[in-house]
Amino acid sequence: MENLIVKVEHLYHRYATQWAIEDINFEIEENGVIGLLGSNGAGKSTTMNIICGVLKQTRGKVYINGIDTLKNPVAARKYIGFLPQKPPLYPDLTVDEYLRFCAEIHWMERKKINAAVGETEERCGITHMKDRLLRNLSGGYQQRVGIAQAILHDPKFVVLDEPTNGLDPNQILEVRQLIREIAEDRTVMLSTHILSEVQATCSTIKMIEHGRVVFSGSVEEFDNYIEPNTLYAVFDLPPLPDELLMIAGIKKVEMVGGHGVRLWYDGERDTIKQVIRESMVRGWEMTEIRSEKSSMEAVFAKLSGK
Ligand SMILES: Nc1ncnc2c1ncn2[C@@H]1O[C@H](COP(=O)(O)OP(=O)(O)OP(=O)(O)O)[C@@H](O)[C@H]1O
Repeated sequence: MENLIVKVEHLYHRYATQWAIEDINFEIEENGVIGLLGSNGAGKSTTMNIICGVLKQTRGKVYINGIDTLKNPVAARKYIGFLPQKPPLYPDLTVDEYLRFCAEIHWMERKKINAAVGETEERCGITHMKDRLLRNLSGGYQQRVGIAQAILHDPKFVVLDEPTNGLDPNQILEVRQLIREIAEDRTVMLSTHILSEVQATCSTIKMIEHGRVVFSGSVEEFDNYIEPNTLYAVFDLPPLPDELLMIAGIKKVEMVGGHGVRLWYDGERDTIKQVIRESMVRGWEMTEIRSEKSSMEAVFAKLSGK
């Protein structure tokens, strides 16, 4: 428990009429970016709000750095930075005034505030905007300020609820880059319903559907979760399925149209070479071969439907 940044145990939450999350369990011990993936209404915000102490769970435990968030919320919050889905910005404050205000809310020592605000502005690329009113910033810069308030007190664990939502493509790239940078020396958990977001930014994924965790693992494992790797090959003189099944590593063969063949294989890179070699030796006249992986979208759809 000592080394765990986050531990979530049998977490449940019920709003007035429905359970939003049921029996969520996970542990996080590494730095990097963790994606909390799920379709709209899956329970991502509810989970994040509880972890960050802005919503009280119906049942279950959350430990941040070993501290029970129900028993000792103030101590736990020192280790957490949170950017909710709607950034809590005050439009009539300048960037500088707002970040100073946030530093005070975090009970930061007065003598440390100047340096912390300056360093955070620098890190988030908003130093040149520090005297601007928040209301006059673009969406991308407002999001940077939102991220700045989340990392100002140097927390070990940063939670970002849909951080690129509503941004234009350039702003998305910039905010993603910033997220990767701040994750170099801390753990960042971000929620999204966009698969490409996860691929671009995250090292591991936890997927929530209907209030339950349905997948937890690396992006690559997620990619391969449902379908094993397959090869798709086209031959001018296609072999019989039994001939292909003789090749080491090939587990299943499906003929596609007159010339195409889909081969389920065990993922060994050598299998592709073997198929090419056999085709040449036996005169199958291969014109195409490529490795197919089930797309993230396909995995997402299958897991969502489960
Ligand atoms: N304050 C609330 N009162 C009642 N039901 C709520 C409330 N907030 C969320 N819900 C419901 O709880 C479920 C989970 O919602 P939640 O906002 O956690 O999902 P989400 O994965 O974050 O979705 P989104 O990406 O749309 O924000 C949904 O069915 C939602 O309608």
